[in-house]
Amino acid sequence: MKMSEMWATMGSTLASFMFLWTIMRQYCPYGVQRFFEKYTHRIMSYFYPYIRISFHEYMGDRLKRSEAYAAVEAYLSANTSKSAKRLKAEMGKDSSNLVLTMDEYERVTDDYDGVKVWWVSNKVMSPTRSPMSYYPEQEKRFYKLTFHSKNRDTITESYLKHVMREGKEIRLRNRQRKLYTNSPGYKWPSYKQTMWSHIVFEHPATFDTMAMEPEKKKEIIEDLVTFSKSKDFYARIGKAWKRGYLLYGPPGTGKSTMIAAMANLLAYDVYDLELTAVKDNTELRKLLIETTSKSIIVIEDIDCSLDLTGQRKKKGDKSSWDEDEAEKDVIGRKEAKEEGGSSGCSKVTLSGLLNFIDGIWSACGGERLIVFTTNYVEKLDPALIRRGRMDKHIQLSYCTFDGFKVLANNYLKLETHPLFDTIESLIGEVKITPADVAENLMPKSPLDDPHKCLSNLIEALEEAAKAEEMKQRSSHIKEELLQQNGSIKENGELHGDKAMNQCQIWLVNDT
Ligand SMILES: Nc1ncnc2c1ncn2[C@@H]1O[C@H](COP(=O)(O)OP(=O)(O)OP(=O)(O)O)[C@@H](O)[C@H]1O
Repeated sequence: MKMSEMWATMGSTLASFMFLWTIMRQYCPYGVQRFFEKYTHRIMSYFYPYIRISFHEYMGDRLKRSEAYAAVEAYLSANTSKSAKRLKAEMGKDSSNLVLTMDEYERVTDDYDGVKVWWVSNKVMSPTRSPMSYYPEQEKRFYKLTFHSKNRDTITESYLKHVMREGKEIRLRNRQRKLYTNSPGYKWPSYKQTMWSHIVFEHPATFDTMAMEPEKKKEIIEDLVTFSKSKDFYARIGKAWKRGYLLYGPPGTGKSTMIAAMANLLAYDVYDLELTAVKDNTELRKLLIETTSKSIIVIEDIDCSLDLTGQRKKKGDKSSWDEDEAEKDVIGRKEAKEEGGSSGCSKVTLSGLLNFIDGIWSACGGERLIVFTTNYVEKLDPALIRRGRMDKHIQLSYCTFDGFKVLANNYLKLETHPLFDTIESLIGEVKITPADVAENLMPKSPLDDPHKCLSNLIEALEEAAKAEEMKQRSSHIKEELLQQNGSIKENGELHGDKAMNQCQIWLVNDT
């Protein structure tokens, strides 16, 4: 047979085959079609040097989306959306940005260690189960991975693991994060599966918007990022992949804000654990076992949540703040917690909490931070905050000029202003919290321009400076009065208002 005849015969055979195939697809029952497809594929596979793997969106009963499909989808949207020509755009979970994924029937290539693979996104319509079925035809989506059979080992042993790992990480990064709370005073019904209730976590704080010294900020960020990448390191040294942070400092210096910034930096969930609402150590254990990895477990105002006052008295420590003010603040916070919590009937003990940190905590999965906050670090039992339990102690303090500049940029979009010099000289002399600075920088009416806001702050700083001066002068007078009476006691039992009262009594007696 001549070459031209051979081509003509082959062409007409193919045309007949295509015609028959089209007729068959239209008129043959679905079962018969599947039968032909199955055997055609088998025959083809003898001559075809490529291997295909499919990742279906739903397996079996369509109840649960396949994890593998979701991981491939995330991997491809991050790695191949630049090379794909037809893309699908969907709103991201936080409704703030568009997520691009390959459109149906699109094909992209990927390169892994010099091995080329092809991904195709596909969908088929599955037939309805019965003509009376309520549901219309269902779309079955799947990704198909094709590679040369000579690369079988590389793909199955290494590339697929890489796709799954990266895909899962991307999904975790993009997931909608949650803020969990153990609702105070709430009784969990027996059918309820979890002891935590949650809402979407959408706090806008980041380290960029935090007012603190740049070097300190950098150090904390590096510490957190190093922790989050240290899975293998922790496994090698045989330690649980956990890290404890103690945040301490006066109210309004940004302890809660920093927790939100940490969660946003690492894309972690936050578990806000209200200890006063936890009945006993057993309940504490159950709550903690339910937490998931990639999370921050927060216990705020730890000094008010556990009864540590007895130990403090024994040690006779001194607060860095005004003693009376501190005492009032602790009592106020304790009362507030008890009102909100289960009326102070919590039997969680210090040893229960320590057991959790050292024992169960280490056994239940990895990648968790635990953060304690306190306004009075001196009141905490050293056992609770020793290194190994609370690995990093971070002091948050009054606003510095560097901190002010961050806030001025956040609130007024100002990097410099003629009034900055006045603020710099005042802020170094007074104790003002970032919360107070922020409040003063906030425009109070639509007419308040940056100049007005900065002037408000200068006024507040001047007032604070005056108050500071008055305080110093009065304590100086008190000291002088005490010395004049020659009765100052070396152990410092008399001080503050008590000393003033005593001086007045002495003065009255003397006269
Ligand atoms: N360092 C900071 N950087 C930026 N904003 C801050 C900072 N500190 C405080 N703020 C502002 O002040 C508000 C109160 O701060 P935050 O609740 O974080 O303080 P806190 O130290 O946790 O106080 P408390 O001890 O009373 O709980 C925040 O909403 C934030 O706007």
